[in-house]
Amino acid sequence: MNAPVSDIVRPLADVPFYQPVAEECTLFEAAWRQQLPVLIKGPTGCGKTRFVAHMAARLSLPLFTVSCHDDLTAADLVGRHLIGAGQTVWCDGPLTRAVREGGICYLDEVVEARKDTTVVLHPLTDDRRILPIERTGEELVAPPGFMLVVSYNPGYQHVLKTLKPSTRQRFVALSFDFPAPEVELPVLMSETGIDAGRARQLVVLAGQLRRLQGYDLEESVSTRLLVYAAKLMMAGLPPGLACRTAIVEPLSDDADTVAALLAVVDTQFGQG
Ligand SMILES: Nc1ncnc2c1ncn2[C@@H]1O[C@H](COP(=O)(O)OP(=O)(O)OP(=O)(O)O)[C@@H](O)[C@H]1O
Repeated sequence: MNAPVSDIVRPLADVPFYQPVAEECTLFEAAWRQQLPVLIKGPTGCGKTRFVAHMAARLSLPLFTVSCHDDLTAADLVGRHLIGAGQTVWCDGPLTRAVREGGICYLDEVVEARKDTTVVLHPLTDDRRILPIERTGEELVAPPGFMLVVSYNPGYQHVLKTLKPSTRQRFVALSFDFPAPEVELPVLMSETGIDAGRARQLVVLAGQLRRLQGYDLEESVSTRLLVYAAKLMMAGLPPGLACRTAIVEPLSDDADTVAALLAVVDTQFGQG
């Protein structure tokens, strides 16, 4: 049986800052204790990666993060033979390391990965919890600490990629979104040191921008971009310029959309 989580939880001072939104920390911990893999869905920059880093540190688990892309194969996850000095040496990939060390393997944007990755992910994410390594002939049984966490952004509508039901239904799922103002405010203050007044203005601005409709916006302003804007302000830039550089320009290339976003920024910060 696993050690009770409460016995191994680290003091919060030692873990990356994460402001909880709801019950996600409790749910994650419960999933880990029950050896269930977790799927996190949500828009870019809303705190998914920070959440996983926070939970890994809290549970004292090593974390192996992989940013998936359309060339990522099963071998990139599991490992490969490398040739050096006339010898062939086996080199574990991040998934194999996480299994051997009993840690968390976090696959960011998992829908991007090649389809052959399901061959290794499926037996690891059902009750077998095994990782077959074809090249070495090994079959690793995942220790209790091992956990697979994957994320994807269901909002990317132009991307037709999605997870097959047989993959999705191996995970318990947490749905993330941009945090509510009462969560986003302390995030901005804690991440950047900005004062409450300015942080509140940024959060109000975010609300206005997120409600804008009818423009060429695939996704609206993320918490990450708000953090960038606050950082530029902390570096001494006028708020209007900070918001243009950190929020408006990254969001769109379309002149009408940029003008509309800038008009909203002006209502909050003036032309500065
Ligand atoms: N709840 C939160 N607590 C603390 N920081 C947060 C929170 N939500 C967002 N952030 C801040 O937003 C930034 C972006 O979050 P993060 O990198 O976790 O996004 P993400 O959802 O993983 O994005 P992507 O899908 O693009 O990888 C973090 O670096 C952190 O500064």
